[in-house]
Formats: sequence, C-alpha cells, structure tokens
Amino acid sequence: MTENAAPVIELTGITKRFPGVVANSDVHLAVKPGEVHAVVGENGAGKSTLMKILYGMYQPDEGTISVDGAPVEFGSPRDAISAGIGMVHQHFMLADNFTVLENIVLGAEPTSGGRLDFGAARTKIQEISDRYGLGLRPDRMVEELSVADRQRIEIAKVLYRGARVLILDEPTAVLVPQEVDALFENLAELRSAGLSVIFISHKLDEVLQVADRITVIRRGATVGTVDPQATTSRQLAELMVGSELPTPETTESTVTEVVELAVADLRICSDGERDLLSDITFDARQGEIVGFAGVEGNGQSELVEAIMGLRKPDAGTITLGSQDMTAWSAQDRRAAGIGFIPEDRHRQALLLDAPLWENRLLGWQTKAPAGGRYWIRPRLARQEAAAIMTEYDVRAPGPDTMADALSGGNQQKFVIGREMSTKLRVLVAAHPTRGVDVGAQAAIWDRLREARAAGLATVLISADLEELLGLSDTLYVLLRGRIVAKLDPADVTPEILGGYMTGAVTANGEAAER
Ligand SMILES: Nc1ncnc2c1ncn2[C@@H]1O[C@H](COP(=O)(O)OP(=O)(O)OP(=O)(O)O)[C@@H](O)[C@H]1O
Repeated sequence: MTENAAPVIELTGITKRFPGVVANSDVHLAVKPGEVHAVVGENGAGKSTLMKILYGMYQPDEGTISVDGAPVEFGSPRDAISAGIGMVHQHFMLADNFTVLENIVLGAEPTSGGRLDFGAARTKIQEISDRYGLGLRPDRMVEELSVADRQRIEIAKVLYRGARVLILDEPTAVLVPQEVDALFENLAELRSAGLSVIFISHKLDEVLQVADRITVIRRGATVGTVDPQATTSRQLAELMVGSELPTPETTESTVTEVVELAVADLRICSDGERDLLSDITFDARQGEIVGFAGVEGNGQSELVEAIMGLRKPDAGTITLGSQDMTAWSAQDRRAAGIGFIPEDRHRQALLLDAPLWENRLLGWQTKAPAGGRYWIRPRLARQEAAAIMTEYDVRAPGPDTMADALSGGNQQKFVIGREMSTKLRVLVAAHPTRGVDVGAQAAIWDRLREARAAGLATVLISADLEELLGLSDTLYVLLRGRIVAKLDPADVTPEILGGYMTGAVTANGEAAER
C-alpha cells in the first residue's frame, strides 16, 4: 500500500435507516489502492448494510460514495461492478454441474462478432489464475472441487469482471487453517498487484494478521480506523463493544456414564451409488459435548439430518435413552426433547417473513406454555420471544420485528435462544456461532457449557476448530462419510486437526502417502 495514496473508494457520511433502526449513521470508510482493509463490528453493527450500499444493493439515505475521487451513484450491483467493485459472497453462487470456465464466464459472456468466444475467455482466466496464484483448472467440474477451490473461483469471477476492489464477506468461516493460509497468500498477491480488498470477519486474530488497516463500526457508526501493528485482538474487541470484555472461564468435565444418544452402524447411500455415510457409531452421554470436525461436504449434513429425522438411513439405528427412535418422525424427535440448531438458518430454522414471536413457536408449536395441541397463545409467545431477545442479546426493535430485518448474527442468536430455552435431552448444533461476533460467541459457548453441566448431550458440528477444541469432550473427524479419527481435544492443535480433516494425516497420526 502506498502510504499517502488517494483512496480508490471513499464512503463519506453514509446513513441508512430501516424502520425502527439506524443501520448506518454517518459512516466513513476510505480504502486505498493495494490494501487489505478489514471492517469489524458486533452483530448488527452495520457491516453488511454498508457493503450492500457500496455494492449497489441498497441506496444510502445520506452520504456519498466516491470512486477515484469522483462521486458516483449506484442504482444496482451492475453499476458497482462497472465501477470495478466485486463481491465474493459467503454462500457461493456457483452451478455445480458446470465447469470452472463456464461458471466464471456465466453472466459475463465474451463476444466476438456476436458469438461467444470461449478461447479468449480461457486465456483471460488462465492469466488471472497465474497472476494471483489461484491454481484454477478451467475444465474441472465445480462439483468435484473443494470449498477452498470454489472460493478461488468466486474470486476469479469478480476479477474476470474487472474488479479493482473486492469485498470478501467472512471468507475464512468455511476454511481449515491450511486453506486460510492459502487464501491469505492470494490476498497478498492481489494487494501487490495494486488491488484492494475489503475483508469482513469476526475472527479478530485473522483480521490482525491479514489487514493493513482496520475500520471498527459500533452500533452503526464509525469508531475509527486502526493500525493492526499497534492493536491487540482484545483491544479490537473492546473498541467494537465499547467496554471491557469478560475473560472466558475454563470448565471441568461434566461427562457422565449415562448414554443419551447412541448412533450405531449408520449408513446413508446416495441413489445406491456411493456411501455418503458409512459405519458411523458413537455415543453422546449426559453432560457431554461430542464434536465432529470435517471439511464441509464430508457427511456432516447427512449425519445431522439422520439424527433429526430429516433423512432416512439405509442402515443402522439411532437410540434416545432406551428407545429406538430410528423410525420416528422429525416432529416426534423434537417432542422427545431433541433441539436443533441447523446449518442453514434461513431454510431450516426461521420463517423470514414472519415476526419473531411466530418464529419463537416454530418447531415447538405443540409445547406449552405458548404452544399447545389445539391452539397457540400469541401473547405468551411474544413474552417468550422478548425474554429470548433479552437473554441472548438479540438486537432488534421487538417480538413483532420480522425475522428478515435482523442482521445475520442476531438471527443466529435468536435461533439458539429458542432451542435452548426448551428443556432438552439432546442438542444437535451445526455451526452454532457462525456469523456471530466475539462477544456473542463467548456468551453462546457459556450457554452450551452450562447446558452440558446440567446434563445435556450435545452433538456439535463446526468448521471453527477453536470452538470444536474448546468445547468438545470427545472429538471425531469425518472424511468422505467415515469416522477417520477419534481424538481427545486436549491432545490436538488446530493444525493437526486440519491434517486429519484433509486426509493429510491418517488415523494413527502419520502423514498419509501421496
Ligand atoms: N432489510 C432490513 N430491514 C430492516 N432492518 C435491517 C435490514 N437489514 C439490516 N437491518 C438492521 O440494520 C442493522 C445492521 O445490520 P447489518 O446486517 O448491517 O449488521 P452486520 O454488522 O452485518 O451484522 P452481522 O455481523 O450480524 O452480520 C441491524 O439492526 C439490522 O437488524
């Protein structure tokens, strides 16, 4: 980064109001050419809103956007893209059954005399790949590729469209440590080529490692821009929150001998072809957190769906206490006290166009006091929703607020609060703190530990290795649908765990043959 370079992007005095909420209030952000600029802030601080304004998805109520010193107005993402701004989404938007080349070109087809010119596209993609060390192979099918490869395709896609400023929204949430290092090398290449990266993340250590400058947003307003060389992650967190953070406490084991959930010889096949899960056998005892590590797509979703009754296994049994529940419906399982924090909160946990009080009832409609066999009690549901909002620090105007008006992290906190405020025997938690800020993460970890101490058996799936190592009593690694290692979290580091997850280290702890 050139110290005194003029900003390539400057947002000045940005204010954006939603009903009952000022999402951005007089925000200032200046991004220089050749810098990685992190934007951090608590859940609901206004980061996504600001990025949506920069990307032309929302229009600000006040304030200006300048590109290369000249004011611009973006009516849509198309305008932002033509001004050289690209967004790499957290949820990849790639078509699995197309090649890398097709995915990059889709929507920005090259024309030569009115015809698609794939030859020119291939050359351009190869240049981009070589220049930034992306290692793309244009003819590979996307479905065969890892999460990290897909992310590189998304990056190439925006570069292909001429982006000079790339917005990366929580890019490391889905990566193992080795992949995070590789991503950071790619970012270094982009930076040295004079491009700019806006990096949104809740992982403050990573932010300090990768960013040239960090802008902190608190409750919609800019707190300031800091130099990572002169800031610790604790200071950064305190700037975000506006007060000192409590220190998380360590806890004693609470694992008992009583098996609450037993999974035996579970097998799930896809169309009779390939096993998505095979020979899965494990127990979760009262007072125990059983963690599952794995690169996304190695059987975690199928395991969760089988336990929750959303997918019928091809073989094996699932037992709750002394009852075989393999044939039970999803609703029977919830009624028996199995709580669920799904990976995809939008599809599986919330009705986005319904108010929070209705979402309080979702999945628990038949449970007293607010729900019941024949009717529901809106007044009680409102009270319960309000109680969850207070207890889990869900920042929103009230129980009548629609779920889709909440920031991502606040939606997640609401879902966790809903599930955990019912008396549970088993909790299946997939990525429980994905997208939540450090303060909320520590609070959720405390809740999970308290529930464990009270006897809850938890199955924890997470891509956050620190979370898995910090919470689990027993840790399994899933690779290609099998358990390839059973580990004591006290004995492993994130790097070793990453090795098991990618298959680089085998079950006996040795490096796998290449
Ligand atoms: N479409 C919308 N309608 C109403 N309110 C909204 C809308 N989008 C965001 N908000 C509100 O604006 C505020 C800022 O939300 P935003 O999503 O920008 O936060 P964020 O910093 O990205 O949070 P997170 O880390 O949880 O993703 C929140 O109070 C949120 O509830």
